[in-house]
Amino acid sequence: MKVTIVGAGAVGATTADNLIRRNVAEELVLLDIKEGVAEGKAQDLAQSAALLGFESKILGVTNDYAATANSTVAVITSGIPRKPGMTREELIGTNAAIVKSVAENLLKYSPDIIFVVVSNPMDTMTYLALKATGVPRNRIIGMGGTLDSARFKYQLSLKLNASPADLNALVIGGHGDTTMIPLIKHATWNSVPVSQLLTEEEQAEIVQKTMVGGATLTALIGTSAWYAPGASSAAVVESIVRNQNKLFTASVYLNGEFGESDINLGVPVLINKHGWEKIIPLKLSTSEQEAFHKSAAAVRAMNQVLTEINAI
Ligand SMILES: NC(=O)c1ccc[n+]([C@@H]2O[C@H](COP(=O)([O-])OP(=O)(O)OC[C@H]3O[C@@H](n4cnc5c(N)ncnc54)[C@H](O)[C@@H]3O)[C@@H](O)[C@H]2O)c1
Ligand SMILES: O=C(O)C[C@H](O)C(=O)O
Repeated sequence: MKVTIVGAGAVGATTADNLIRRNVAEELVLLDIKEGVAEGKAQDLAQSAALLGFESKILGVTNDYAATANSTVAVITSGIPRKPGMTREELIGTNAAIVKSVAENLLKYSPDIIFVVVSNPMDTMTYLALKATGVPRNRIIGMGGTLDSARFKYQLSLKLNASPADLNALVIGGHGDTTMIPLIKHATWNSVPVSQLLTEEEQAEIVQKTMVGGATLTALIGTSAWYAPGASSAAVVESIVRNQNKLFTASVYLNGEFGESDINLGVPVLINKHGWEKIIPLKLSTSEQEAFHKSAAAVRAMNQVLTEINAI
């Protein structure tokens, strides 16, 4: 199978690195708008084959969409990242035009393609990709909740001194500093509810640190993160390519599910060769449902900006 990554920057290249190490794609195409960048990163990655023992064929191209033809999946990581002190939402003015043209170009050469949208503000960029391409909703997956849930498990693991792999924890809602909803009352340590092991103060601290996980790293690094984002994007792609039926939180178009419509927002979904196949129902408490509607209102306000800037 062929996988394309558009945007051979930090997240795109790290996604590629994760995919080739696990031989997920027979063919991997890296595409970037900056002359030579994708070609160079593709060569650099390919030169690790002798050491890592993978067979994926890697091609780097500058803006040549014909090279992406017949891809099964495309990961969209093109666009600018935020700088310290910024929100993801501030990126919309630059990234909307990029994501729209990238999604349209990819569809021309791969009519059955499944999109994994990473560029920020991710929920709005996923909604834009859906509106711009008109493909069935199951073929557009926004990657954010997978990463946020991994960060949630990281914070829980520190407090519980647990292996992150033993933790089950989901973040739903928007992929924003104030819109994400780490579901701490549903989180378990190998089936033991973490709420039985942590004080209310400890739980609140974990939730807060999870929500600002991206901003914390941006402040430390000077630009946004790429290792866990790359690993998360690759995990979603792998579940599609290998038809793994993994359950991830992803930003998908809601048609009444969780009480919301005409919006892309993070909910638990089953991911396989169809893209996201179904939304997994989850009974939310009154306060969790309220938080979900509040998150939806904030994301909807960002989606409205797309109309104001004539992106849709
Ligand atoms: N959803 C998430 O969980 C998540 C996680 C991390 C980063 N992000 C977002 O992903 C995006 C990329 O982050 P990064 O750190 O890799 O940035 P980066 O600057 O390292 O890479 C972005 C790449 O996109 C390329 N690009 C720009 N316009 C393009 C176009 N029209 N066509 C093709 N390529 C184009 C640039 O040349 C650059 O190489 C940012 O918007 C960031 O906010 C999202
Ligand atoms: O924080 C960011 O701006 C990038 C990304 O959305 C992240 O969560 O790491």
